[in-house]
Amino acid sequence: MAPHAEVGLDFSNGNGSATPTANKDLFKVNSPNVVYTDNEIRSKYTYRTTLVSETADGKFEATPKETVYDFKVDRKIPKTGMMLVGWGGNNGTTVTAGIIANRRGLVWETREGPRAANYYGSVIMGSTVKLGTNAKTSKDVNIPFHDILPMVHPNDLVIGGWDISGMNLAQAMDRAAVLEPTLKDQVKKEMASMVPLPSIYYPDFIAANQEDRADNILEGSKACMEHVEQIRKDIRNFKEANNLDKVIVQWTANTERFAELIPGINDTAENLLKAIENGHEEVAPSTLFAVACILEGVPFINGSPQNTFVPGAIELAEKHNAFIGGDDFKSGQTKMKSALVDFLISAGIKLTSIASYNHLGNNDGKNLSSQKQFRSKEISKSNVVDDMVKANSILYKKGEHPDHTVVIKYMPAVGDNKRALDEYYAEIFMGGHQTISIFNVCEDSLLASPLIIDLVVVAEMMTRIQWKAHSSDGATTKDFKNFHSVLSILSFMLKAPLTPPGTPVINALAKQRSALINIFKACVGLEPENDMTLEHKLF
Ligand SMILES: NC(=O)c1ccc[n+]([C@@H]2O[C@H](COP(=O)([O-])OP(=O)(O)OC[C@H]3O[C@@H](n4cnc5c(N)ncnc54)[C@H](O)[C@@H]3O)[C@@H](O)[C@H]2O)c1
Ligand SMILES: O=P([O-])([O-])O[C@@H]1[C@@H](O)[C@H](O)[C@@H](O)[C@H](O)[C@@H]1O
Repeated sequence: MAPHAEVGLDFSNGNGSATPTANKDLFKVNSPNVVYTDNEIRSKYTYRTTLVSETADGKFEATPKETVYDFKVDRKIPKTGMMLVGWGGNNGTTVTAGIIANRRGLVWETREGPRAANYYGSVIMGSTVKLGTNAKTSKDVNIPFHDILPMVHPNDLVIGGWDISGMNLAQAMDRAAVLEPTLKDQVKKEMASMVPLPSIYYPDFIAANQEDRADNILEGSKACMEHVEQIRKDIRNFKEANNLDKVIVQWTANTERFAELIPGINDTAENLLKAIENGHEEVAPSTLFAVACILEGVPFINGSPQNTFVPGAIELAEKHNAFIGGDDFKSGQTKMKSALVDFLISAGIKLTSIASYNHLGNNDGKNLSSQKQFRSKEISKSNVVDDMVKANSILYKKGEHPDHTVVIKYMPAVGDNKRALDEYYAEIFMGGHQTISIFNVCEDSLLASPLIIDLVVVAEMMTRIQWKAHSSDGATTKDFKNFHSVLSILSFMLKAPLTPPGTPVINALAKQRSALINIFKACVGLEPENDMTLEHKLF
């Protein structure tokens, strides 16, 4: 291993990839508030916020508030399975091949020369976080995000899943046309042995143009408890066959149309279960999978934009203390949008319009060429600016917001290499304007696959973190609890972050990453990163 540089640790391992070597304990926290045992990390953390109240004369009073939490982290890294709904799709085949390639340290020839397996684009595996400053030199010490807590390594994930298409993963990888032949040749034998389980197919929920793939489906074309029980059985069988401790399920199947929210049908947990028993046509396959996972106690994440988590599904998750997360992977065009809008508005520049066009030629684009499925995506791609706009009452009057248009066109010729063309138009000082025009070629599945990994790794980590709060008199609540069922901590990877009912949706990319990092740092008793660097200013 190359010597550790002061500013960061050098993780290059000689083949040009920056894949850090998984290190059981890269650091230990030296604090009376943090206790390590063989099985757990226990920390006492003071959470500092500011409560603001309005005064009679319309001003504000700001009162600092401290809440002390105990966190408990299970240090045992479980043998974990990742089951993908839509496993035979572009994302499913690409993430599977990518993990195999990383596990085996593959190198393959391309026109630009040899390329080595890596996890670029994964915030967990490809980014670093500031642990602190060097006690002697005061320089920043940055470590791999993956090492902040005892997380599963993606190389160790056991992968399975379902698809309405029965193609084995090698054939499906060819159909996806995402990866270089020289890489595919090295993984195709292993992938040919992977065959998706038959899945639930209710034709009305995805584009009619998907019907020719549907040769691997369960009997029945609308919701029923038999489908729920079959998915639960599939999960149990997969877990047993692979001797797994944990399974995480993700939806990376086609985008469904929105399900109508109907009182008495999907508004409560009880009504949703009844609707499934009665075969109600408004219960989508993705909601069936969510219900099956909740009942099986397996985290379920929705990587697509449809409203899988109808109110009844959220209530069911809360009742069963099960984890859910979503919606819609935030891969290229929208990730850029959430960063750019944050930069413009937080710089006091009045963004007045966003024209967000793209064309792509993969099967996802084909499915989205159908209006009802496009509408699901249009919503998730449009709402991503709302929180940033609402937070700036100087630039925007109440209810005022930038014009925002989303266009997606299906152009088979470009395949998975989506062309995103965006124009951001803004008002600047004294009547001026700023026009930002972006041409962004997103190789969609190569951008989305690392997010699938991050979502699984973070969701699994959350199953091993519990908390309890100290009341003002110092007593603590009796037992440790899980985080709320709706994992809003996953928002950095998602376009339309699902949050616990009644809580705010944060889309600003920097805030999302900061929340993820600082919650994980709190679990080992470390202060949130505040970038004040007073040590470099007050001397
Ligand atoms: N790749 C990206 O950049 C990106 C970003 C955000 C969201 N997404 C979403 O991820 C999903 C997958 O994207 P993709 O490019 O892999 O699409 P894809 O069309 O290549 O793959 C989807 C797969 O799901 C299968 N499928 C459809 N209905 C199913 C069901 N009920 N059960 C099981 N399998 C089913 C299809 O046969 C197909 O193999 C899409 O909904 C897309 O909108 C993708
Ligand atoms: O790049 P991004 O905005 O995150 O999102 C992508 C869209 O631009 C694309 O049109 C769609 O087909 C993909 O599923 C994905 O949603």
